[in-house]
Amino acid sequence: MIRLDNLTLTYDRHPAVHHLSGEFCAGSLTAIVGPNGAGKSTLLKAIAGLLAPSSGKVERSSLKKGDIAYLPQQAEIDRSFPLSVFDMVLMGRWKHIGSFGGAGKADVHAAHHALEAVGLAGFERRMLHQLSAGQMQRVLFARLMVQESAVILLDEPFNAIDARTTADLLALVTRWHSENRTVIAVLHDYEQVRARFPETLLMARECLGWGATETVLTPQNLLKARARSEAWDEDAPHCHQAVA
Ligand SMILES: Nc1ncnc2c1ncn2[C@@H]1O[C@H](COP(=O)(O)OP(=O)(O)OP(=O)(O)O)[C@@H](O)[C@H]1O
Repeated sequence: MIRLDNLTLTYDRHPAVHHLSGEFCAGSLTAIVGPNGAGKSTLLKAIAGLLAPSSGKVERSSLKKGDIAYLPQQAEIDRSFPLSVFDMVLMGRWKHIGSFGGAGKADVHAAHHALEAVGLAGFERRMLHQLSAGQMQRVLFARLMVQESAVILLDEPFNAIDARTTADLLALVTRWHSENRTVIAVLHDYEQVRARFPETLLMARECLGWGATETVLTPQNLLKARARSEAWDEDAPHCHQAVA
C-alpha cells in the first residue's frame, strides 16, 4: 500500500501538488486525471521516489526501490542513446541481475518472452531511434513486464499511440491488475478511465475526488477541476492551504 500524508510538492518554492492525503491500496488499479498542469506527473515522480516532498510524506510501507517500476512520458526518454531493443528490455532485469552480475538464461528468456508478448519478436537488434512511437511504447511495456514489480507507475502511457497498440497495452495493464500488482496511471481519456480503471484520483494541484471512478468522474467534479486549474495563480507564494 502507498499512503500520501499531507503531501506537498514544489518546484522552486512554487506548489505543484498541495496537501494531498489518501492511499493506493495494494492491488488497486487507479487513474490519475486532471487538467494540464494539475500536478499529475509531479505526483507520480514523488511516488517513484524521484522527487522529495517539501512537506508531508509518501509512505511506501515495506516496498523497496526496486519494487516500484516507473514509465515516464515518452518526451522524457532520450532515444538517441545507442541501445538495442533487446538490451533496453534486459535493463529492466537489473534488480534480478545485480550490479556486477551478467544476464543469466532466465533474464534472457524473460526479455524474449516480453518482446513476444508485446508483439515485437524479431525487433531485438533494432536500435531505439529506429522505432516508431508506438513500437517504442511496446518496448517500454516489455521492460516493465520483466521488472516484475509490485507497483507500476505509468505517465500518459497511451499518448500518441494508435488504437490497436493502446488496446494491446491496456490488456497488459489489466493482466497486471489481475496479478494483484498496484497500477497507477496518469491518463487524459475519461472514457478509457471509466471503462478500465475502477479507482480514480481527480486533481487540480489538490485532490478534488479520490475513490470509485463512477463517483469521482462526475460532470460537477470535472467542471470544478477545470475551474480550479484556470483560477490557479502560477505566482502564488509557497504553499498556502487551498480551500476545498
Ligand atoms: N521541472 C519543473 N520545474 C519547474 N516547474 C515544473 C517542473 N515540472 C513541472 N512544473 C510545474 O508544476 C506544475 C505541475 O506540472 P505537472 O507536469 O505535474 O502537471 P500535469 O498534471 O502532469 O500536466 P500535463 O497534463 O500537462 O502533463 C505545472 O505548473 C508545471 O509548470
